[in-house]
Amino acid sequence: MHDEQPPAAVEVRGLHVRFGPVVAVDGVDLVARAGAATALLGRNGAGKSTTMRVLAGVVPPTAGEVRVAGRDAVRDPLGVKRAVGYCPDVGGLVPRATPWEHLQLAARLRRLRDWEPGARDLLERFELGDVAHRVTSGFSHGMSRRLSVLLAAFHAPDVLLLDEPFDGVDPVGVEATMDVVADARSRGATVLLSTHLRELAVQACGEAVVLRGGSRVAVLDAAAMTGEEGARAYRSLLD
Ligand SMILES: Nc1ncnc2c1ncn2[C@@H]1O[C@H](COP(=O)(O)OP(=O)(O)OP(=O)(O)O)[C@@H](O)[C@H]1O
Repeated sequence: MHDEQPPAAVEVRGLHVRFGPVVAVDGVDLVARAGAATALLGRNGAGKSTTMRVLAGVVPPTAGEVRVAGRDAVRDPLGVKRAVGYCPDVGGLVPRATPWEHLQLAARLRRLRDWEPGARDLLERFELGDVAHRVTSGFSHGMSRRLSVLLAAFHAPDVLLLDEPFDGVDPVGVEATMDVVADARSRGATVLLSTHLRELAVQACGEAVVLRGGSRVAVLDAAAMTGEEGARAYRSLLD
């Protein structure tokens, strides 16, 4: 039979992650296809960031199968790191470097050519053009978040991983992030986005995976989470 669905860029089966005695992820399955955006939702400590770190190739799975952009996260974590654009939930910026220096470094590491016009455009879209040559140590939380999203998207990765991209971000930053998600989808990339903000998740993503205590408790169409009824349905999944 002919498979009409776009290829799966992210395939996770039976993912477990332990940190000593702590079970952070306890048997998560996840499939995300080319051109799709999926929200990861759940309460504090549900396992969202740990799942994202595994998908980014920065935390190894304790057990399970994880393929990202055709690479195996256990056997080829470096290949996974190269294929994704990852905005971590915290950190990731060099305090003594400017946004432009971050972009220069990323371009050099990834051997990008003619990257400057695209970089300038992104800086303008995220309203970071005026501070492009200021060190990031003085940045506000929201400015740092905006720069982290911008850097994740900069090299047009096959898989874009945004962990809490809206946290503390103003409406301009939210809009720029929505644009980056839409652009990624339209060029056939896959987006995973973790957030506590249900309404923004619904706006950005077609589907939501709800985690609780390290396990997947639901996969929902974003449409099923809209309005008051959607809010109630979502809330009932959290506890
Ligand atoms: N490096 C670590 N060492 C020990 N425990 C960890 C580590 N990282 C995560 N955990 C634990 O794993 C569990 C899941 O954490 P995780 O950060 O993945 O949750 P989250 O859903 O992203 O939460 P939040 O919404 O608060 O960001 C928590 O109990 C957390 O304390």
